Amino acid sequence: MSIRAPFCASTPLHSKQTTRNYNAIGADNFAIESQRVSYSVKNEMGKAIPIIKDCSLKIPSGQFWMLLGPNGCGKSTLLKVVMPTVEADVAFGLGRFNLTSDETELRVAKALTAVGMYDFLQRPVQTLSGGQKQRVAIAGALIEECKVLLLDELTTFLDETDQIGVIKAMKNTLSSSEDVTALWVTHRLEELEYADGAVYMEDGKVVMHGEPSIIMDSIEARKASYTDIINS
Ligand SMILES: Nc1ncnc2c1ncn2[C@@H]1O[C@H](COP(=O)(O)OP(=O)(O)OP(=O)(O)O)[C@@H](O)[C@H]1O
Repeated sequence: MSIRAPFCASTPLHSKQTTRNYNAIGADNFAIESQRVSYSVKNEMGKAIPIIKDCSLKIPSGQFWMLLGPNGCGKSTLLKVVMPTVEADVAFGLGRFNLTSDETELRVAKALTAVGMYDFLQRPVQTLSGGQKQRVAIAGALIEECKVLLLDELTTFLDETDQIGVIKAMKNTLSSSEDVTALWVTHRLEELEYADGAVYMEDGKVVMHGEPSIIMDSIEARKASYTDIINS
């Protein structure tokens, strides 16, 4: 199953019956396509239990379709298998550039390597942790070769490991591409140690601008009011 993106191939369906049905739709541009998708889970004895069995469908672009069926027939599971892989998700933004698939593949690999997510190329995005998803989001921004990244609270809901993983991925990205600049909005003071510089605002004004360590010291000195400000 695939969401339309540069990596999704469109090939004819195998079933005559379904082919007739699709022709009746009269569409030639599909946003979602699955071809003979099967999915099994293993039970505690290690035996494969089939859940999705040879499902083919096509959803025309720009239309509102519904997926129906009795409880437990596999709707939600099929939808999860629809979810784009990391590769397709990152490549999505390249659709408008008219690149060859080799160029697309190269750019995806470069962006995912920069954020330490290349090994997750074929994983559905929804199976990733919060931090991994954020790293994939950064790769998605990088792949368009943006020179300026404006990143708003990317680590807010992450646990400490994911938080540090995302920041390190960002640092790594910036050090491997000299002309990319990032402005990272955060309320987590501990992230300042990874910054080259910082800007501190209060009440709509820039109060301090410069060395992270100096800004950190100054914020620490008035920590109580800072905590009040960010909690208000
Ligand atoms: N990880 C899993 N392990 C074992 N069985 C699973 C797993 N995921 C789904 N199933 C089983 O697969 C079948 C399909 O589940 P799914 O949730 O996709 O159905 P559904 O059509 O969305 O159901 P409903 O309409 O009740 O939401 C169910 O019998 C469910 O118990």
